[in-house]
Formats: sequence, structure tokens, C-alpha cells
Amino acid sequence: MNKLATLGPKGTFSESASLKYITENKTSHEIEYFSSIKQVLNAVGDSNDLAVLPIENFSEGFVSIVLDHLINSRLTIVSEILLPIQFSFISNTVDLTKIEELFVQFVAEGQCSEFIDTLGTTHITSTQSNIESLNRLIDKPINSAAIVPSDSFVHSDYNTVVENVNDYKNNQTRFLALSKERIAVDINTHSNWKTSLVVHDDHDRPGLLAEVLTSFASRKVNLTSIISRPTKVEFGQYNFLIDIQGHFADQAVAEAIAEINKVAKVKNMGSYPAAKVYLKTAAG
Ligand SMILES: O=C(O)C(=O)Cc1ccccc1
Repeated sequence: MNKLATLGPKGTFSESASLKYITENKTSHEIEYFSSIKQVLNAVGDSNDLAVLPIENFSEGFVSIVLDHLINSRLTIVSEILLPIQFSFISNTVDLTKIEELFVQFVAEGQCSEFIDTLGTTHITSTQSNIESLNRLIDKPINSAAIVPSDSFVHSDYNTVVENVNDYKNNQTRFLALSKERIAVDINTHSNWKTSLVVHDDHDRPGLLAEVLTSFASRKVNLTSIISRPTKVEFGQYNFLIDIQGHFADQAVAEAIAEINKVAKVKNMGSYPAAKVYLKTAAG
């Protein structure tokens, strides 16, 4: 059976995204849970043919460890999955000034920064996953607290529960399904595709990025995101991860990529159906 690697233990948002991928794509993957994002990245292409990991949060932006691995790997993006993300603060302690230690996952910490600031000087212990945060609280129930997914715990088990401690009520995270092999999908099965590219040029020169962007603009290819990451080879050199609307088999996209190829190195990370964005509700 094919195995899908994701961040565990069971109950993480990454697991929810994996289940959504399996259901929507009708695959028969068995989920294998790893205790850190790094371990998931090491497993895909080795023991597992697929991985599902968070790549971008609504307020915190890109998850650099995943982004950097993706840029430097031979993995292909086969799907994006968007999930609404709500966190709760839980503790057995009622007087919040007595809390000595807060367990919070490193991607979650920034998303709940306003609430965490209200706790004052509480020691923050960074965890690898939100369910690790829950388990660490269960192991150390006195004078500690955790920030956990809102549907991951039994309310009556805790004396203090503060719901929706994320800074933005419309919080959401985009996950990617990464494959070691390209999976051929009929372009006609979806109407709304995205393509991710990594663009790099060793020779820093004026106007290169403008030329790249013009190749898309002149063909009315819409960019959905552009982000630079240091190459970590030479200071001041960057890879650009560019997401565009469309499939690499679309004429306009193919022509733009061919043109960019003449002036810079382009790596095609894959074309995949675009996820539907959760719109802001009247309640915020
Ligand atoms: O720990 C989890 O539940 C994850 O899947 C990682 C994560 C952390 C914060 C927001 C979304 C995903």
C-alpha cells in the first residue's frame, strides 16, 4: 500500500489536510505519522511516496523549513489543501498568573501572539506539533498550559478553556501534497490550476526579475505569490518561488516559461488544482 507521510501524532492539522487529500483524490494511502516536519521531509521519496505539510499561514506567511526543502528537492507539488485553523488555550490552572510553562507548536506561536503576550513572562516551550503540545500538557498538568487545535480536547477535562486565541478569526493554513513522482492528471478534470516555479540566476544583473515578470504580464498570466529565499550558497543570492494561475500545459504559461528559460534557470515544481479560499465571514 502507498504511504503518505505527515506530521503526527494523530489529530494534527496536517493529519486533517492528509485525510482531505485522500478523500478528494480517492487514493488509498496509509498515513504514517512523524514527530517533526524534518522527519516528514526526509521520509518522502524514501519510505513514503507522498507527504502533506503546511506551507503557508494566513498571517505568518511561509513555513521556511518546508519552503527551503521544496526549493532544493526534486519533489513535485501535486495538490494544495486549505484548512481553517482555530486554536484554544487550555490549562488546569484557573489563575493564569500562576502558569509557569506554555506548550505551543512553533508555527502556531506567531498565530496566537496577541493572546500569548497577555500571559506575561510565562516560559514558552516550543513543540514540533500541536498534538505534541496537548500531550506535553497531559504529562505535566500542574501550572502549565497549552495552545491546541480547538477540536482536539475534551472541554470538561480542563478548568480553563479560552477559545479562538488565534490573532485572526479568519485564520487558515495552506498545505501541500508533495510527491517524489509526477502524477499525471487530466487537465480537463479541473478548471482552476496553479503552477509553482523556482527561478534563479547566478549572474546578478539589473532588470532580470522585471524580465521574468514581463514574460507573465505580457501573456496575462496572473501571479498568485512571489517570495524570495536566500540560496544559502552565497550571501545576497536568492531563489524566487513564483506561483501562477494556470497549468504548465496552457499555451500562455508554456510560452512564458520557455521565454524565462532563456534568461534564468527555471524549475517547474508542478501544476495542481487551486484550493478554494475560505472567505471572511460577517462575524470576522
Ligand atoms: O501541529 C499541527 O497540527 C500541524 O499540522 C502544523 C501546523 C501548525 C499550525 C498551523 C497549521 C499547521
